[in-house]
Amino acid sequence: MNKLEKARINIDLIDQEMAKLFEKRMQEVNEVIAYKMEQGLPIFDQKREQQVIEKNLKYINNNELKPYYEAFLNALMGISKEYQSKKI
Ligand SMILES: C=C(O[C@@H]1C=C(C(=O)O)C=C[C@H]1O)C(=O)O
Repeated sequence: MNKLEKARINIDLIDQEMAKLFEKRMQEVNEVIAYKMEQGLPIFDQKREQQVIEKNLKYINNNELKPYYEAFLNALMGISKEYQSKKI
């Protein structure tokens, strides 16, 4: 097996774990939107989004990757808000 094949096998395994985590996160987003609907709260919470970014960037050791991880989190939260907006 060459380097490319090995790396792709590892990427597939990582993507598999991330798919499970994505589903788990969205299940919690479901709880959030149910609460927000009950309480009449808006979907977008800028302060919370800032906290999510600050908190999670601390887990990234490689500085080069930080802006990419921030973009990833922003995309993830964008998807979460799109999903929530379909429930209202
Ligand atoms: C899930 C929420 O709704 C929105 C999406 C967020 C997320 O996906 O982490 C964070 C803040 C909100 O803009 C929330 O308020 O916690």
